[in-house]
Amino acid sequence: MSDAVVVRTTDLTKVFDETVTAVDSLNITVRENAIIGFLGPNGAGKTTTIKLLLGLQHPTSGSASVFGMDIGPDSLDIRKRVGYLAQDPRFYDYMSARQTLRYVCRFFYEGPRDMIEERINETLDIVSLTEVADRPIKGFSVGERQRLGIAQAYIHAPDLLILDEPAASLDPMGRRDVLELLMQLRKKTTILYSTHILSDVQRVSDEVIIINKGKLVTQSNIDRLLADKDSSYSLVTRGDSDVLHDIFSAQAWIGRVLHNVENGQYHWDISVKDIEIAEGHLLKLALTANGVFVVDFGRRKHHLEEVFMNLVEGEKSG
Ligand SMILES: Nc1ncnc2c1ncn2[C@@H]1O[C@H](COP(=O)(O)OP(=O)(O)OP(=O)(O)O)[C@@H](O)[C@H]1O
Repeated sequence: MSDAVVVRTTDLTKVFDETVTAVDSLNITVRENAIIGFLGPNGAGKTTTIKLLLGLQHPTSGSASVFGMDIGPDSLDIRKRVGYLAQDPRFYDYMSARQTLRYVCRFFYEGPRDMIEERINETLDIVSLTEVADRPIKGFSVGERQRLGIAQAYIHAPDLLILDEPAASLDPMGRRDVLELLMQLRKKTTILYSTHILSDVQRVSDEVIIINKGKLVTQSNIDRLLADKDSSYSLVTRGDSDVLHDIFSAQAWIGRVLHNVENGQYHWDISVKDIEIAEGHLLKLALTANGVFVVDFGRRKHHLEEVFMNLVEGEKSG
């Protein structure tokens, strides 16, 4: 990722019908060569934000720039440098994938005309549609349609790809193909994509932007977001384990101690305030307690899903 800013929004706001605030004073930044997961619950304002960036809708107030150009007056120039996959891409079903890409090239491809067929072949190859390139789209699987959608967004070699739910409604294999494709494309372009599938985001993105009710909840590097939360341990014991509760609670470096008992095994969730002390002492405390047998011990790995839920739920109650 470089420091060059590709997208910047400043207090971007969109109100529909004077009553629905879909995007509310949003400030986000997308840097060059980043791959960013754009997250939020249903109705959070992701699609509206994307449409504002593309000039397909107009802000009620605030502003945004893409490649330093204003989304209002410069939207046509912005579109030349951006590839966009809509949430529900539509195609002419009687056309083949190759004909569809030729058709899109008429609008967006600005390179030499004699290079068009080469560019189409190259793009079909990237999205693994070469073999079905000349069949009508109406026979395409959902995964093939989605990859064609990405191909039509990418055909003019855009500097920024904006994909609205590229992996929605795909089976695990289709999702894997799309994720692999994104990883490949990110070497050549910046990618902002919205999704509900948090495990995918954790696998392929460097950053996340989370919004809720049109407002920014957080924009953060994923590792940092997860590391901040990564201070709890899981421990499984059997034997006279009740005693551990008092032992753990007596330590100043231990915070919350939770446990439940299943089939005679105690499953502990212990959050710690000082990881260094915990690394040296926590397991020892359990091992040296009378009548307690340790079955399993480890640092709890946090998943984006959990962090996302906490952040969005926190907003609700806050
Ligand atoms: N054209 C419109 N007219 C009125 N309200 C709209 C319009 N477009 C969106 N909204 C409202 O704005 C809010 C944000 O919608 P948006 O589609 O941007 O959310 P989203 O995060 O993309 O949701 P999802 O994940 O369900 O696709 C919703 O309350 C929606 O009903």
